[in-house]
Amino acid sequence: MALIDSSPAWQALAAHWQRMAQMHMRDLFAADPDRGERLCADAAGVHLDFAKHIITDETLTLLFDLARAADLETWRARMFDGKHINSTEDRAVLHVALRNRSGRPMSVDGRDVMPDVNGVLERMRTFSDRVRGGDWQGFTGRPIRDVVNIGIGGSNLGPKMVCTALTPYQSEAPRPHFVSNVDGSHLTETLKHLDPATTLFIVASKTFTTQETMTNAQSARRWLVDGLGSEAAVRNHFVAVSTNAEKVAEFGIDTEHMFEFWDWVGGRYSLWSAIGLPIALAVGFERFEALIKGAHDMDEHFRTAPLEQNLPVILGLLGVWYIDFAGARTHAILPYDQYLEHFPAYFQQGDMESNGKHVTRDGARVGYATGPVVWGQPGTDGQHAFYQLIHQGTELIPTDFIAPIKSHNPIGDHHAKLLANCFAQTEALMRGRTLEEARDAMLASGMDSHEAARLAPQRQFDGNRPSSTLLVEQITPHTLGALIALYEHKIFTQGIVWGINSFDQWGVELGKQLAGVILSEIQAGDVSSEHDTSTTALLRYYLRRR
Ligand SMILES: O=P(O)(O)OC[C@H]1O[C@](O)(CO)[C@@H](O)[C@@H]1O
Repeated sequence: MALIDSSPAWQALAAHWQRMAQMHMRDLFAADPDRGERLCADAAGVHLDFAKHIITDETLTLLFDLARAADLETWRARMFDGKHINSTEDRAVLHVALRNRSGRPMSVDGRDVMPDVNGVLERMRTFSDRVRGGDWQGFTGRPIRDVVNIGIGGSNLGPKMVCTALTPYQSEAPRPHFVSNVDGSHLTETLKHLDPATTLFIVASKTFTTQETMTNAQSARRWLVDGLGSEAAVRNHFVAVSTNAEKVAEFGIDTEHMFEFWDWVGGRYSLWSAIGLPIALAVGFERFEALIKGAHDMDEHFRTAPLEQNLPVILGLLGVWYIDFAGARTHAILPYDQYLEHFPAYFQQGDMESNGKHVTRDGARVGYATGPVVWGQPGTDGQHAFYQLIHQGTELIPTDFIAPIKSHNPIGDHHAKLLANCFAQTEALMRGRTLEEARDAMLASGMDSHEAARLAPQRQFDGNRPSSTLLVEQITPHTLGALIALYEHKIFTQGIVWGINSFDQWGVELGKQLAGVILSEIQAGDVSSEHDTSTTALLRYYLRRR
C-alpha cells in the first residue's frame, strides 16, 4: 500500500498550505461575512463551530479529497460491518455494537453479537437496580454505600470521567471511587474512610492479568476479609468485569458475579460495555442507557452523513491539516465545564494510545507526523496557567473549546461569565492584536508615546491561532455520550488517513516486560548485569537505601 503522503491529495494540501500560511484568519473573516454562519454543523445535539480555522472552502475540499484517497468511507463501513480492522490482533473493532439501539443485528465473524450485548446490559440493569435499591447487601446484611472500581487505563479512565461528568445525576449512595495506580497510597487513601461492610469492589480488567489491577485487587480483598473476618464475605463484596472468565475464577470471584465483554471491544473504547458498571451504579441504569443512546445517535451520524457534513470527519481532518501541514505537535482540549474535568485525560489515552504509531497497518515506517500530544484541563483554570503560551508562544496549538449552554448550577452570573471567557478566548486567539492596536490602546489609556512604543511588541498578539468550539445544551447523559463518540470517530478518521492501526497498543508492552524482570531482581535483592549502566546504578542505589 502506498503511503498517503505520496497521494496527489496530500501533495495538493502541502502546496495549499504554502499559500494558506501567508493568510490571516482576520482577513478570511473580513472577506466572507457569512463565514461564522457557514462553517458550522450540528449532529446528535452537538453544535460545532469550525470557522476559526486557517482554512478556506478550497482547504476543506482538499481535505475531503484526502479522506477519500485514504478510503475513509470504505474503512468506516468495514468497522460497522465487524470486519477485523485491528489487523495486528486479528480482531473486529465493534464498540459501536455496545450502543446499537437501532434493533439492527451487528455481526462479528458471521454471528450477531447483539443478543450477547443486550444480555449483559440486562444483567447490568438488574444488578445496578439491586445495589441502588438496597436489595444487594453486604456480608453483614447492610446495603452498599461505596463502590470502588479497581482498574487502569481503559478500565478506569472512562467510568471515572463519566461518573464525574454526571455528578449532578448521582444520588447520595452508592458513591463511586476509582483506584488505578499500583502505588499503595492510592488504595490506602481511598479505603481510609470506607467501611468494608458497605463497600463493593468492581475488579475491572479486560485481560484480568494487568499487574496494577491485580495487585490492588488482592490488597483490597485482604482489607475486606480482615475487616469482616471471613473469606466468605468476598462473594457479597466483589464483582468482576472482564473478557477472561478463567482468570476471574482463579482470583476467587464467582463467574456468576462476572460481567462479560468481548475481545472486539478495545480497552479505551470500553466504557459502553460492562466496564461502565460504576456509571450505572452511580447514576442509575436508565441514565447509562441515555449515555449509550447519545453515542448511538453520533454513530448514526458518523456512519451515514456525507463527509462534508460529518462532525467527526471534519474534526479529524482539521487535526490532520495542522499536524501534517502546519507543523502542530500538540492538541489542547479545553472544557468550560467543571464536570468535564477528566475529559482531556480520558482522550489523552483515547487519542495517544490509538494514534501514537509510527508504522502503517502494513508495517511501513511513516515519514509524516501521526497522533499529536493531547492535553488540557478545564478552561478558566487553564487561562491562568498555560494560555499565555497558546496566545503568544512559538508553538501552534489547535484547541477545542467545549461548553454547555446551560449550567447544572445556575447561581448568580457564574455561567454567563464562564461562557464569556470561553467565547472571548476563541476570539482573541483568532484575531490577535496588531502592534498598532496595542500601541493605540496604551496611548488611549494616557501612556506616553515612548513607553507605548517600548511595550507594544510585548502586548501584540499574532492571533491566527485555530480553535473549534463545541456547544451542547447541557452536560446530560445523552450529550455526553454524543461528545465522547464524536471524539472516538475523530480518532478513527485520523488513523485511517494516516494508514495506521488505531486499535492496538504494542508500545506499552516493552516497559511492562522490563518491569517484570526488574521486579524479580528487586525481590531477590540482586541486580543482574543485563541492564545499561544507568539502570543498574539506579537499582543498586535503591536497593542500598530501601
Ligand atoms: O483492562 P486491562 O486488560 O486491565 O488493561 C488496562 C489497560 O492496559 C492497556 O492495555 C495498556 O495500557 C490499555 O490499553 C488498557 O486500557
